[in-house]
Amino acid sequence: MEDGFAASRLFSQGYSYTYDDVIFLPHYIDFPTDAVSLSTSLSRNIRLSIPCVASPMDTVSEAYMAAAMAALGGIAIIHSNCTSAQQASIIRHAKSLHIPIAPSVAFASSQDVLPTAPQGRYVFVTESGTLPSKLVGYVDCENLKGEEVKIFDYMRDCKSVESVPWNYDLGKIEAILEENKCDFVVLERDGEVVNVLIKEDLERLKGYPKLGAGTVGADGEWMVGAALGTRESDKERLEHVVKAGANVVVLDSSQGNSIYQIEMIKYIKKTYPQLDVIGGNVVTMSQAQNLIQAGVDALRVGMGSGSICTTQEVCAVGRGQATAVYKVSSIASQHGVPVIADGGISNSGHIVKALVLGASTVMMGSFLAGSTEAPGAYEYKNGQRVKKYRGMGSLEAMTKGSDQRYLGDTAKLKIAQGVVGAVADKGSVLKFVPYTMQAVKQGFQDLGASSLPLAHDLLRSDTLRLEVRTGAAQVEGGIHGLVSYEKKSF
Ligand SMILES: NC(=O)C1=CN([C@@H]2O[C@H](COP(=O)(O)OP(=O)(O)OC[C@H]3O[C@@H](n4cnc5c(N)ncnc54)[C@H](O)[C@@H]3O)[C@@H](O)[C@H]2O)C=CC1
Ligand SMILES: O=c1[nH]c(=O)c2[nH+]cn([C@@H]3O[C@H](COP(=O)(O)O)[C@@H](O)[C@H]3O)c2[nH]1
Ligand SMILES: [K+]
Repeated sequence: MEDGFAASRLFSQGYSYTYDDVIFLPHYIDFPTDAVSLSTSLSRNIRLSIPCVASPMDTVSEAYMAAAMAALGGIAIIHSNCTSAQQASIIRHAKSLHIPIAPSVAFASSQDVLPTAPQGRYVFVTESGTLPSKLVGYVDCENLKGEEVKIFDYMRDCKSVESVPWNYDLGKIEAILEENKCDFVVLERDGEVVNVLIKEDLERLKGYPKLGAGTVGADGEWMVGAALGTRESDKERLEHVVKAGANVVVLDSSQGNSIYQIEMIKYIKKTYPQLDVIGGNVVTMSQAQNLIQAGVDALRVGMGSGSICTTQEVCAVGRGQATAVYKVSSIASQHGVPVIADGGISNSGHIVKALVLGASTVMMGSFLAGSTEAPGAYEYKNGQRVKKYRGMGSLEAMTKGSDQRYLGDTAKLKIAQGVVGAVADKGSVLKFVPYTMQAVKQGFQDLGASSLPLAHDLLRSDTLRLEVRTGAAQVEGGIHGLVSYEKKSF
């Protein structure tokens, strides 16, 4: 009985398919959802308990995202759209967030004016105006909201502030809050504040799904990745991020099959043989082959598939993401090189498709950018609470205090390959990522695959069957024909 198509046949017909174009035919269930394991490899030597990676973008991955993703069992790659010293400081900060909470307070320096709409009741004043830094004092904004006052005039000193070491656990911190009848406690490492824990935030944390095995390195701290370019100056950046404890590096490029990247891979492998290097981006088998030969420990796949990407429009190159993931994975798997499906993920179904088509992890930008842990403050747009999200190839990102990559080229004409936008508030990744993973497990169960390696076996043995959806089938597969509805996933 032949029904549907094997991936090998479906993806060799001359079409570039993306996730929404294809659909899997269900298989046979002989295990419960909870028996599905999503544990996986990011790269040759890094194991994750969930297949999720936060993209190296300056509106996605900084310290709080990195700590939360690692606590969930995934990982974040810290962007490089800043000086190498700043990138190193973000990595150290992420590793110091033992309790992975993005606090609902603002940080400022004493010379600043109080924000008219602070994020919470307190504004903490530090020497640098951000974290990590030395604490100077704090402002209780309870009766000041909406007023434009100088922080210096309303600041209380830190005599009454409870401070504890950065690696205290939740139980100890709660006991301290209780004992001292205070609203918050400040966490310090090497004389600098690394986080402020507010009572309400801790309560919120307790309401989230229980955390499983986090992604922890040999030093007992969160594993964190770092993005790099392929310029000469990136060798110095590499040294900075390695010193800061980066556990893996990503060579961040839209077209990774270049002499620059191949030389950089060889340089890194020679200089730091123990450090995993992720190459990319690639979308074809021959691009992948070159980087595998150069020695990459994982490949990042996707060109123009991202929600903010205009590369296919501007440069006429790229590939539908389902085809790209399938094709690159089919060669990478022969060499034991894990694939990261990067870009174009907007729901749990896309994650299932990416993983089952051969990827070991998915890298996400827009899916995570509206979270509490993403950098930047929430704003209101047409009554909706949103956060800014922008492409790293957008004009705004390219000109932001950055970048050797582009400012070194001031004589050249800059062409954007990305846009600046906003995404809706999604709450904490500590809540919505576990729910998303539960949905992914249900997809795996329907396919009769209780793990990623088993799903890949089904794919490569042609047991897994799939089809292309027509336009009408895609409409049918979505919500349709209703006058109105409310969509709540969990
Ligand atoms: N995944 C995707 O589809 C895309 C991603 N992006 C993102 O935008 C950012 C910038 O990407 P790209 O512009 O591709 O960065 P890139 O650094 O790879 O390339 C920028 C330019 O510099 C050149 N270059 C790199 N190393 C060089 C060296 N050592 N000597 C001389 N020239 C060199 C490249 O050939 C290219 O023309 C990244 O964060 C990337 O992830 C941008 C476009 C598409
Ligand atoms: O063409 C592009 N121009 C850009 O400015 C840009 N910035 C990021 N990226 C890539 O998009 C991925 C995130 O995509 P999503 O938002 O769909 O998750 C990221 O992980 C990147 O691979 C870009 N691509
Ligand atoms: K796109």
